[in-house]
Amino acid sequence: MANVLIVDDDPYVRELLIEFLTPYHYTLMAAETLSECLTLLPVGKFDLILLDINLPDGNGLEILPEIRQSASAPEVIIFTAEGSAAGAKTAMDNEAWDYILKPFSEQEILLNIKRALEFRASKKALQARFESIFDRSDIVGTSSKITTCLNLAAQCAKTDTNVLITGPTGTGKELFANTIHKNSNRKNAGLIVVDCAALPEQLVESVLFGNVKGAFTGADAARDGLIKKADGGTLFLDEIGELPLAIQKKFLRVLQERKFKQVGGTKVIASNFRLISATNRNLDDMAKQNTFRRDLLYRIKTFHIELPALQECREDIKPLTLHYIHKLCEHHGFETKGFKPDFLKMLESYNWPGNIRELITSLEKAILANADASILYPNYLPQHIRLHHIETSIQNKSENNKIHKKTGSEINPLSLQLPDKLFNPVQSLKQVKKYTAVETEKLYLDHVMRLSKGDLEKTCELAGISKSRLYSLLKTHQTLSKP
Ligand SMILES: Nc1ncnc2c1ncn2[C@@H]1O[C@H](COP(=O)(O)OP(=O)(O)OP(=O)(O)O)[C@@H](O)[C@H]1O
Repeated sequence: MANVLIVDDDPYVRELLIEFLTPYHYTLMAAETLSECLTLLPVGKFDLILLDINLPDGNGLEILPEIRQSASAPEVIIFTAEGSAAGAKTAMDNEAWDYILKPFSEQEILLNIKRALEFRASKKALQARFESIFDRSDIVGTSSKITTCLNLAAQCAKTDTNVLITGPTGTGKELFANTIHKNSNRKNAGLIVVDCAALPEQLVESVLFGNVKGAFTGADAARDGLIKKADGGTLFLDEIGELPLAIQKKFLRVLQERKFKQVGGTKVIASNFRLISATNRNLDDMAKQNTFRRDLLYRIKTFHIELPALQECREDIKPLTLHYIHKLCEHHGFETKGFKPDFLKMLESYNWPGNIRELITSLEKAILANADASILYPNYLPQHIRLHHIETSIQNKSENNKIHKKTGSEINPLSLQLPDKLFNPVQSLKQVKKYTAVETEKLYLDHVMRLSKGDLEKTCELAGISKSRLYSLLKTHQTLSKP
């Protein structure tokens, strides 16, 4: 059953679409504004969004990139009363399924919805096939950011183009390079890893290009360089930003021709390698400062994968923790250890400047802190992580106190202010009761959605209601606020 979100500020259009589409067994939700749509987007697992353009808080076309990059990346059908060629182009550029002018006939919209959903189903089937072929190896994580990077890596693997992988330290650049190589048709030849930061400046050239005997003092034998060793396979230049400018110029020529000469040599040597480069430096800035050649940057960046910092995909901390506890326990010869919920909470609230590498070393320290323990407690974690947790708790508490002082409200978030219209002139008890019930339900729902940060399953759990009941309440009130 497909999940469909209708985004229109006109209640008549929303109701009409809901009424018309109900017999087709879609799970329908509605939003009035862009911000409501964006609040529902990460939690609704939508297959399709019917999106109006002119909404009270902005233009629907502006959120198309965000919709496309969301975890469920739903199809979008735009419908608008005021069509324009520019709007239609923006919609198509952002891969919207169709651009329909109001008023539309029921048959027209139904046909479009059916086609968009059929297209989505076949796209999903293809994706599943691709995932079964692509070996993601040890790459853990299901966040939308990691999924986007994995999809890009899979596309790169099928081609022979140059790939640049960027991202802060410890985010998996080398792991991704390995995975691309393992999934490419060069996998049977080698992956030659060159750490450009570790190459002594006077030897960079001969290490990369090789040298003939006697080319320089100490060159007592001819040597093949790493570029030659990568023939038929993949050359991985890690920390490419550290390559000296003079070598960058020479390397650019190799990239263009896949041919070069050894240091001191005259013979032209060929090497058919695929290049993957990585860096945690900003090469565009370096190019502006003339410390990295712009022409080389263009060449190496045919495909660009930008890995996220761990704090940008916190939902991956749990699967990474489970994966590495198991792996590390096995490595140290322990039974896999469990952990207390506040152990994970502490990991999830830390900012991880060293990213996944720092998470792994922290887990290892926690595992070794008490070798006999079968359960990991927060106090096994390194001190700086515990301190960070205490500091943020104190900060949050004082901020909450400030808010309460400012609004003068007590802890109860459901204090309902009854409006004058109920008493002036005084309304019947039945009407006051009805008003109170509806508004309390609305406040309660809003509060629980905030508490659960928009997670619908958690909201159902806290409120003790089923998902379908929650959907119907959300539909009734349509008062979602950002979590
Ligand atoms: N998504 C991931 N899933 C599982 N393990 C990961 C993931 N990303 C990184 N790691 C692990 O984290 C560690 C650091 O990864 P890696 O060396 O690839 O990072 P890097 O970005 O190349 O770091 P640096 O810039 O410091 O060289 C490795 O042990 C790697 O296996």
